[in-house]
Amino acid sequence: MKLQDPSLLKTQCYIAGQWQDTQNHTATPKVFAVTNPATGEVLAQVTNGTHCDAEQAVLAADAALRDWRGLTAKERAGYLQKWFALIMENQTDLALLMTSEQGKPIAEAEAEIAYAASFIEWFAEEAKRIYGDIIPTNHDNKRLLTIKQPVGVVTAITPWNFPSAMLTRKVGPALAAGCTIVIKPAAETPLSALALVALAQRAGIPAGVINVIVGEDSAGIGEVLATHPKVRKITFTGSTRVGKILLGLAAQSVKRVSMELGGNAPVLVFADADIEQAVTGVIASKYRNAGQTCICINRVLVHEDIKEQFTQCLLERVKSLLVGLGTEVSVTIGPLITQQAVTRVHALVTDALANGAVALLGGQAMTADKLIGQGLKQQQFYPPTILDNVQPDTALVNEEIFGPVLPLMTFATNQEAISIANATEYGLAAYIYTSDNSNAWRVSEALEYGMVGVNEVGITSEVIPFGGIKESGLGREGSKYGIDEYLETKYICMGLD
Ligand SMILES: NC(=O)c1ccc[n+]([C@@H]2O[C@H](COP(=O)([O-])OP(=O)(O)OC[C@H]3O[C@@H](n4cnc5c(N)ncnc54)[C@H](O)[C@@H]3O)[C@@H](O)[C@H]2O)c1
Ligand SMILES: N[C@@H](CC=O)C(=O)O
Repeated sequence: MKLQDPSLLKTQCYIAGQWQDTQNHTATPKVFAVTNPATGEVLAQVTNGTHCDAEQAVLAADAALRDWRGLTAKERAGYLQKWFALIMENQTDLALLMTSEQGKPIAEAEAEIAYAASFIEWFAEEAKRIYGDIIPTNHDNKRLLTIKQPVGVVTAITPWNFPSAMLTRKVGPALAAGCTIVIKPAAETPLSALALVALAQRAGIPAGVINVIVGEDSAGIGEVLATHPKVRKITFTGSTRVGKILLGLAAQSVKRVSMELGGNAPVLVFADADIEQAVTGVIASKYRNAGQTCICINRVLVHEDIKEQFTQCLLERVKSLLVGLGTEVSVTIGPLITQQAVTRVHALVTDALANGAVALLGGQAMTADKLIGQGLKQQQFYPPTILDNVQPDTALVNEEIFGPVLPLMTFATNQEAISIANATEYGLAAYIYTSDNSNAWRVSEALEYGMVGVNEVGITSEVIPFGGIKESGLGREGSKYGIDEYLETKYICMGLD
């Protein structure tokens, strides 16, 4: 990994404006290795922060809170604008860091850096539009109003699949609102988070306003971040399993929470759909980030009348996807994050096959001759796979696959499609392909999901409210709504003479 600016490779926690090794002298091991999932190459040895460092970081965030919230919105916006500009200036290095530690193709990493930066720019602008209300009074001798104030110290725990965008989607609104923050990135991908924070430091964001703990003891660090009395809110992106643990911990001291959790996105391809358009969308969504995306299509429900045509078109196109090292420009599918992830995905496939599914493509371990790039760890890759005749009660369509596997199912009526789509505890994103506007409206309304894409899978950006219902989460990120998650509404009643 050759960065144009090697000083972006940070390996320590950042607390109160200082880069430091763990202060927990009894911690073992002292460092942990960050590796390239495609090759196994060790990229860096990173300090193994613990719950003690997390506590110090919370106190640093608390100490910085008074001054940061005391700035004008315009002053806070100015810092965020500088940070945004630095992220974009360093897009190439940040993308290379991401591909190296996470594996995604370099073009996807570059796109994620721009997406990540967009949250900082957007919330720099939103900082200046935090308004209260004047409420028409119901008593002549009272005047009623509300103001918005920052929640206080926020903690954020982020995942490895989008290591930069999931961080800025939290830090941007938190800082814009006047909160200070402690971030704990995933141990698989700490380098992206540390580089972003190094740029925040260069932008002049004052000491203590942003703090980062890197460490392998997620549960120990997480417990401090979810329970410390100085913390007023925890915001989490990750699995529903861990989200439930954090919700339980945060409940003990009634903290505010935002939860961006797992998904099980269906796509409903109706008989009147434009098949080419639907296939293009399904491939773009399913195989992005090797299928390791919370909103990527997990199940394809296709109308029985067009099943044959749709499947042929899909097969032709998926066969041309190239698997390998993310820095090779022709590669469209990188490695999965760990070897355990490959084993898990393959177990889901094997179980579906044992229960009546048929492999139209892939479904077996990756072979070396199909991989692009040198020095690759073959067992970290999984081939693009399409399974037909998948039964609705199999784990493959009831769990988040998080791999490049596409299960096909058919439906005969709209009601059947909607019932299958809604038969999950998840409710993050769903997609529809149809050329009938009335159908699009009615089905969008009937789907129990926080986000619906109609003839479109590219649904995310900084301007929309991202989030799920049911066990996919609580709250929204991005858009004009995203900043409310970091604000309290205070009501003031002024008595008059
Ligand atoms: N809804 C969204 O916006 C969104 C976005 C991206 C990813 N996700 C979800 O994230 C998951 C994939 O990410 P992941 O595998 O990193 O998820 P994960 O839940 O295993 O880990 C997420 C973060 O939580 C930390 N963590 C793990 N155990 C913990 C514990 N006991 N206490 C505190 N923190 C703990 C991890 O170190 C990591 O930083 C998928 O389910 C995906 O759908 C959701
Ligand atoms: N793909 C999502 C993140 C979930 O994994 C996004 O684009 O924000």
